[in-house]
Amino acid sequence: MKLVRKSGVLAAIDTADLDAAAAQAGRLGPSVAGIKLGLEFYMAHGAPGYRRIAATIAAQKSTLGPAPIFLDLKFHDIPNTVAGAVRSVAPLEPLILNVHASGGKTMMRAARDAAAESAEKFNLRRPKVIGVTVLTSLDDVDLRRVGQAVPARDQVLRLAELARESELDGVVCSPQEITALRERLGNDFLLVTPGIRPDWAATGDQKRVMTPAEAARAGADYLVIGRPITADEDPAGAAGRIVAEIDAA
Ligand SMILES: O=C(O)c1cc(=O)[nH]c(=O)n1[C@@H]1O[C@H](COP(=O)(O)O)[C@@H](O)[C@H]1O
Repeated sequence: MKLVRKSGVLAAIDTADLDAAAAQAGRLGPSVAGIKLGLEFYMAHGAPGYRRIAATIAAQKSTLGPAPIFLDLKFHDIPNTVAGAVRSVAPLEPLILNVHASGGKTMMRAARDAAAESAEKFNLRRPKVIGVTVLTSLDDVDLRRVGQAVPARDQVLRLAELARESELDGVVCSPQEITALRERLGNDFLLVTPGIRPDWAATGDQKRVMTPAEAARAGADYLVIGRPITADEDPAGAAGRIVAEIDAA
């Protein structure tokens, strides 16, 4: 039996303008699977800003339970500090949280345990904790410049295996690594892929990219897509075109 996986779009709202972020979340909510909030937004508005966006999405989706938000803060520190950071954001009940997989196994385990313990203690949804492998803005030349001789694809596989050994729920990778990761780690491991560029969008600072259709066909669980949606003059229309491309794939 062929596995049919439906890839969801997480729209990355990267802005420090709270009203603009709330307006975009409201407009995009109905057409996408969820919203991604990252460093630019969270450094400016923190937990209160997060709650405002979550309330906007909840009003739009009229579904029960916490809003589908990927809180992308890419924690990277010693295990004790990362565990504390996870505990600090757990009350927000994000759908997904991430840490850098290169922080190592003990750190990833500490993040996972802190998420599970907080959820249990306060009776909250446990966020899925995933590991960032190799940033999609880096290619093999960039990696060699920072002293890493291993090609991006091999490094992604290595860090994804480490993330699974650490009992994380999945990884952030580029869509170019999905096929290799599915072969190595199977279907029961969350693959979240930024580095998505429709044919009609500028690549910008992303290097390891694929189109939405290619990433969906390869088997991504979530496609994280920012500027192709948010920089479009009609963001909801751009999101709609992308979702249609995925559905057709
Ligand atoms: O963890 C992430 O979300 C992430 C990891 C990665 O390797 N590459 C990457 O682009 N991201 C995030 O995904 C989003 C991509 O945005 P666009 O390049 O505008 O589509 C940004 O918010 C990045 O911070």
